[in-house]
Amino acid sequence: TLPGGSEFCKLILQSCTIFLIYSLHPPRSCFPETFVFGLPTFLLINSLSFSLLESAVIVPHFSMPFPGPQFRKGPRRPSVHQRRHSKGTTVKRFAAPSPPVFEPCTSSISPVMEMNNLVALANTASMITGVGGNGINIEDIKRRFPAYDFMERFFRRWFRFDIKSVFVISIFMSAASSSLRYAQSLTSWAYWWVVRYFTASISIPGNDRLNREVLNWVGANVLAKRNARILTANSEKIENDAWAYRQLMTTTQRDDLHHEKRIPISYLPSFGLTFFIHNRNVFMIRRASRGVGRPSALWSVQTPDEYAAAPQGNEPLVVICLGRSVDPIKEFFDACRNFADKQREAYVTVRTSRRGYEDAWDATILRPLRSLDTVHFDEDAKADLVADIKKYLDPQTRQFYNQRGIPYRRGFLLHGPPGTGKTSLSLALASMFGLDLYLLHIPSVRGDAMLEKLFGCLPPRCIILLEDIDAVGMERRDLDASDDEDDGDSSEPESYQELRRMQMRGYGAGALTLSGFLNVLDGVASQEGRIVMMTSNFADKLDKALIRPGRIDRMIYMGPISQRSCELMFLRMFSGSRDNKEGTAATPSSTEPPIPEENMNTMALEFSKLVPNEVFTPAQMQGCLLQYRDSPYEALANIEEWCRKEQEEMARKKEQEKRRAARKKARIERSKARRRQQEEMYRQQDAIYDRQLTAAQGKSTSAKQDRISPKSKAKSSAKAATAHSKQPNGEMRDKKVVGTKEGIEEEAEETKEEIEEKASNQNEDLTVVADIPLTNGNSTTPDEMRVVSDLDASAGATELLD
Ligand SMILES: Nc1ncnc2c1ncn2[C@@H]1O[C@H](COP(=O)(O)OP(=O)(O)OP(=O)(O)O)[C@@H](O)[C@H]1O
Repeated sequence: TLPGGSEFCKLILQSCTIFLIYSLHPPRSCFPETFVFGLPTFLLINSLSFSLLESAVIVPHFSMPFPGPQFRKGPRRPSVHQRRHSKGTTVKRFAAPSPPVFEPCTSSISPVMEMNNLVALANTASMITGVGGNGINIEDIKRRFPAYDFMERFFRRWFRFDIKSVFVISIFMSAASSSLRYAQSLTSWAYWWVVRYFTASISIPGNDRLNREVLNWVGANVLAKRNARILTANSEKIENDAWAYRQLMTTTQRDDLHHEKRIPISYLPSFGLTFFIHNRNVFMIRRASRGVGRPSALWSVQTPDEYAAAPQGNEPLVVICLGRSVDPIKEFFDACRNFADKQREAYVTVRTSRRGYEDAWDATILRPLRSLDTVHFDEDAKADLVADIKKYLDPQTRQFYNQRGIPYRRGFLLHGPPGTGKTSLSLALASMFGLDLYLLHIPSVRGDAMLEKLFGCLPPRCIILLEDIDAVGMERRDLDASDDEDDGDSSEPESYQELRRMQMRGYGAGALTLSGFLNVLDGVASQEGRIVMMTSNFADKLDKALIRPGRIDRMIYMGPISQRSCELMFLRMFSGSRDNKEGTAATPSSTEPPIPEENMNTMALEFSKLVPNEVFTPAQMQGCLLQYRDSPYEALANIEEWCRKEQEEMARKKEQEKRRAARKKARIERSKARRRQQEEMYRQQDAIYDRQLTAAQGKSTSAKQDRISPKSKAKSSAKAATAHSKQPNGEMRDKKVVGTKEGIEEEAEETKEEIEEKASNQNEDLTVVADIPLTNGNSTTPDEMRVVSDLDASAGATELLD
């Protein structure tokens, strides 16, 4: 029981103050320290509360259970006088005091006893927890602080405050907080003891695919059903498989109007523990953070991670199961994988290396399955390829390879012009054989080490698609080319030249060497069992070492579209879905009535006959059909016109490319001629100097010195001029070092041509009206200025020598 409202308030205030003092100090600070620092604060608040509450009693009145029966003075026995008086006898003036009677009591005990109990309790607690050594009592304090009595009297008199209460409460609070900590560590120890001896656990690294599959399972089967309160949401880019799968699920479930505009939000488990029951086993999944929560300075409590940050998707997982066997966890993993496979049934998983995480396959794209029928190329080649892969994937084939010591690998090269279906074929094969497709764009690989790591992470059965392998060893080829400029193949297509230019600027596969690439393909450390599909637009440029059997076992040419393929593509584009009634074909979005299948076949045949055989790429043809996708009649009516225009455009581009190639060839020729001329000039000059030197040999040493010095100077400046005009790609730049006038005129001519070409590219009627004033020496462009200064240098040198 508490004696009164004011006392209760005071008690609360006092407790709060002491708690505050404890919070501001280290948890295990010793009692005197807390006392010294906390006393002024305590006194201030206490006197404030005192004056506010106008109370004289400071000692708190705790109601504490007292061990054993307690007694207090009972009601007095009636005195003799009272007894007599009640009986009508004489009344005595002074009654003898009667002995006190003690009765069992349940009410509160006296403040002194209360205080003693508190001190005893605090001492016990401090002895257990080690705070305050062997316990502190008031007598101890009196002994340690000689001024204690004085202080006590002082405070009692002037502040009407019992200093003992501070000691007692301080000891109590100190003991209480330490006991709490002790209990906390005891609980955590007990928890980990139980975890260690009564549970089994398996941890999964953050970048492992299983990690995502488990999360995905939990997201779909536990969190969705349970109304979980702590989740992680994502509506941005697809971080990993788990997000991808969840998005897949939510996408199919959503039917709102914003479906196309907004990426659905995905919900997954957050950090911390998630409990669930699977196959009558209790599971806990812990998604560990990487130490995002920071301990708070004031309360020394760690902010739970789920309130401090969101998972990035690469946090490790620990799956814990109640029991002493890991078998249930293994079964659970199987269930997660089956679930993931089921979700992926209608999709093929394409994995690419993630930006910033170059050594791991992380970005996952789920593409709808692509049927092999939708990739049109030579039917026999297609059948052969399918049979080949089927045979390779047969488990007996592996055995056959192993028994005979043949590395179990298979490599295919798909080559041909761009847009002929090389990537599409790889996707269709992955769909057909239920394999994941690992896609790597070779020009963006930064080096052998990265390629090695990526290959090392491949699963045993998959298709790896290496795109544009002609970029491999580009550096070597470039060096060769610069050594011998005759090799500068002016007829190579522009895209290849662009690739080379990129190489020069330091992009892409600069550090990816041919030997590194070959090593990854069939070195000792290379993975076995996977199918390597490589694509190239320039198979003839590939190194012989790369295309030898064992590395590339089969080369498949994907060329321009044949008439038969055109027919099939037409049918694919305009025939209805498989759900339609047999015998009819529907146009996808037109209002036209469905076209009977026979008519459609006839139209397809007609269409294909109007398309020239093997002229256009399948991508071009697909573009044409998409243009008229609402009506097969329109497609048929316009195909001739489309073919004519497309051929004209192709011829124009070809012509342009030819012109550009011829120009480049001429430029190289000119550059060579100039270099030869220059060399000849230097040779003649050297001969003159030598003659002059020989003639001057008889003269004095100083005169000789004077002659040699200008020669060496001239030589070095001439060399500097040559070096300056040499460009980083190893070609001599077309500077007008000799024959200035002709050179400048040539350049003007080229500039004119380029402008005209650009104008014709843009289909603009631009006419070059201004003649560039280049024939006089006062050139205007910075380039020309540099030419002039180069000329000045060599001219100055010659003058000096003369
Ligand atoms: N043989 C084909 N059959 C059906 N469609 C094709 C074929 N070739 C290309 N396409 C279509 O053209 C587009 C481009 O195809 P894809 O990317 O596979 O060509 P690619 O040869 O890999 O091109 P690149 O060499 O530029 O990478 C795709 O939309 C694809 O559907």
